[in-house]
Amino acid sequence: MEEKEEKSVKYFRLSEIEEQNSFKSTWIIINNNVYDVTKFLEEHPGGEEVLREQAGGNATESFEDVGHSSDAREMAHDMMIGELHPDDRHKIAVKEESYVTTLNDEPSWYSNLLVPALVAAVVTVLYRIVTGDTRGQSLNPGEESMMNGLQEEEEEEGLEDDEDSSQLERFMKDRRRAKSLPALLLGSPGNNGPKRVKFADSMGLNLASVKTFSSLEEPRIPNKVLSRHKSFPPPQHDFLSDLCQSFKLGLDLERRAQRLRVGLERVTVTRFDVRGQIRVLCGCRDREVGVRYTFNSWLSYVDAQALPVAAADQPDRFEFTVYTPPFMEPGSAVHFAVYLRGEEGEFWDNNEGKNYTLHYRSNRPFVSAPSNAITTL
Ligand code: HEM
Repeated sequence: MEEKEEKSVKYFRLSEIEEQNSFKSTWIIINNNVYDVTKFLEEHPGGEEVLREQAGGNATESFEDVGHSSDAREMAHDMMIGELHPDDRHKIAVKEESYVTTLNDEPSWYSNLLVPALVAAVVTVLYRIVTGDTRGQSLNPGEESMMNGLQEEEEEEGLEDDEDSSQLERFMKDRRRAKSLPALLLGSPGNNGPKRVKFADSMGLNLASVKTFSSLEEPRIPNKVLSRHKSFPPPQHDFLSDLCQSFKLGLDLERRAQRLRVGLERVTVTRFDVRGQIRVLCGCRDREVGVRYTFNSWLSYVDAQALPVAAADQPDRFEFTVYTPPFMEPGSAVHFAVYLRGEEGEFWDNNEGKNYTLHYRSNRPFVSAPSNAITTL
């Protein structure tokens, strides 16, 4: 063993130290100091093996990583046998002095706070440069993370379109546009930004597209629809206009009115209703004149009050309107009779007990002759 001594300090060459790596002799280097831990192997609280692994070499980093106590460092001081020769110190770990502390060194505010803060700032700047993120500092952390999430999604979509350069260009444009829109801030309560409107069909699914029609765009009716429309049967009133003639009410009215005090004077049928006029012979003031009609053969019926005719010279004449259903089965009928209710009682004109009846034949209603249009009330 070559041993040099300068100023009462023993210096060992690195090659010498490296040879002391057996059970018989175990040396280690910590912070350029040389320790003989041969007798300490079995006593070491951290185990013999960890020291054996460092035998004959530089154990500085391992020793500091454990965070040995002051007691451990004092124990180590007792095992120190010399120092690594200055000419060999460059051969071991280069930066060991920058992070190895001595027994008297304590971590300062500089190493605990300033260094980590500077490192974090540098990493943040580098990240924003790499991602092209030029946002200011105004967004709060929550908004920032959401924006990053959007960018990541967009970047993934863009990667799928790598083969198509035009799509890539469009993607880049959309990406820029998406970054400029504060879209993700819209959902926050109290935000006054523009609202997004979504259209949905009757099942609640999003519509693929929505077309807005202007007043200039009249919908086109297909020709086949128009031709079918023209082939519809003629309006009802063309046929029903024969009703008044078939009743021949003019001759019988005076006799019926004298006898019954009320009589159906005239009936007009249109496409949507049946209108009639009633003649009454009653001088009383409190009187009610009307028509009772049914569409279901008297399973149910309706009383509709008739109103006085507006003409001043016809005080005993009243008008009524019965609105007919738009669709009725062929063979069905409208039955009706007119009435007068006054101080002297209730009076009916029901076509001699047979009622007045309007028959529907095929698709067109027709009015039966007075003789066969009867049902009793
Ligand atoms: C002269 C050198 C050394 C001395 C005097 C020494 C002394 C000690 C002492 C006293 C402890 C108990 C805990 C404490 O007080 O910190 C300990 C624990 C330990 N030492 Fe060392 N040690 C030395 C070198 C090393 C080396 C080079 C390593 C690593 C390769 C190491 C690894 C450990 C481990 C892993 C523990 C256990 C820590 C724990 O359980 O928390 N020691 N050592």
